[in-house]
Amino acid sequence: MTRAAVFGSGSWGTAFASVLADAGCSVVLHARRREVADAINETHVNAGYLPDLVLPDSVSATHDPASAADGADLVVLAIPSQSLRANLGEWGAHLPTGAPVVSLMKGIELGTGLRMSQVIQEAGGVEADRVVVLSGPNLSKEIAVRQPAAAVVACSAIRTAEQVAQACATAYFRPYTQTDVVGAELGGAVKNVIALAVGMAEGMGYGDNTKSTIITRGLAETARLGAALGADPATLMGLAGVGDLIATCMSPLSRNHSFGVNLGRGLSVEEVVAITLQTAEGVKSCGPIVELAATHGVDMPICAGVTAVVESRMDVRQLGDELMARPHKHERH
Ligand SMILES: NC(=O)c1ccc[n+]([C@@H]2O[C@H](COP(=O)([O-])OP(=O)(O)OC[C@H]3O[C@@H](n4cnc5c(N)ncnc54)[C@H](O)[C@@H]3O)[C@@H](O)[C@H]2O)c1
Ligand SMILES: O=P(O)(O)OC[C@H](O)CO
Repeated sequence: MTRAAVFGSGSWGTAFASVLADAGCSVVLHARRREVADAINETHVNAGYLPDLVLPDSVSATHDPASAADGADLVVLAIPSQSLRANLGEWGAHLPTGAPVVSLMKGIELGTGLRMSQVIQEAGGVEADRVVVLSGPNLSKEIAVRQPAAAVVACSAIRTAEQVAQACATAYFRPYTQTDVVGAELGGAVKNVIALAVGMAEGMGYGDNTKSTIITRGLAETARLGAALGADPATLMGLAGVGDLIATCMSPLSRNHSFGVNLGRGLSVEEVVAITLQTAEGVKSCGPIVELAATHGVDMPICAGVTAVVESRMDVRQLGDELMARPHKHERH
């Protein structure tokens, strides 16, 4: 039986622990707070994040990173992107050598512009052929109630991707393997920023034409950045690109989408941050994405506008006007 260690007991870490258990793994979930680990062991429920999910018996929890990692055949990381480096610094030394390390995270690091797989290599000392990215249209609340969904499992070493895919495949969760790590990660990170923009439009009262326009032009921005960074364009047309973009931009379950809606309704960034209890990765990743784009000479006007709103340099009502007033051009440019 595969023994999996899942670091991060928030929404996705908890839901994915359940997927792994349903796929036949024995899972240890690491929680930062001892009381969360104790409550999960006593009740089989992570009440703060997914109160309706009763975790299978093969999921247990611990507050101790060393015992979470001990003997793991597979390590899964589901923590906020901006705290990954610090966390690896704290407990990265406990990670077993040789086991695949799977990133469920969808962000870009502030200050470095690095993707999460790069941070895992750099700060965790994990070789590239052991670093795996799992991404796709995977809203945790839907996965937790076992609604059918699919994801991409990407690793430079296809055998490792296949091993991880096998470990998480269930009747309701269908993994597809990939070797395009860059494309899988970019699709996941940029869609959060586009979902913020779509949410803003929705909050301002705009309808489906506007939202569809933002989604499609957002995909064009993602594709341009992907081309500059060496992603396979086909990946961005797949589950980790278009698939996740649609789910996140259209669903009220998305934290990024909801964050944008609240901004569009006129709340300040500080007010929305105060009422957002879970991680909305796009809020911190938009800046690094725009910097990455600038470094590579890529035009990303929606992402740049979202960043200006999030950094309180632009009023949300200005964003649409500015985007609509840009010079007319060929659709493919
Ligand atoms: N929730 C989803 O539907 C979903 C789906 C796919 C991918 N993701 C991605 O998974 C990652 C985790 O998201 P989530 O939804 O589980 O977030 P979450 O906010 O639900 O949970 C985050 C977890 O990290 C912990 N945490 C917070 N700050 C921390 C710190 N400084 N150090 C260590 N741990 C810390 C929290 O206690 C919590 O257990 C994100 O990158 C997100 O984009 C989420
Ligand atoms: O709730 P969000 O906005 O972080 O989106 C969740 C997932 O990434 C959807 O695939």
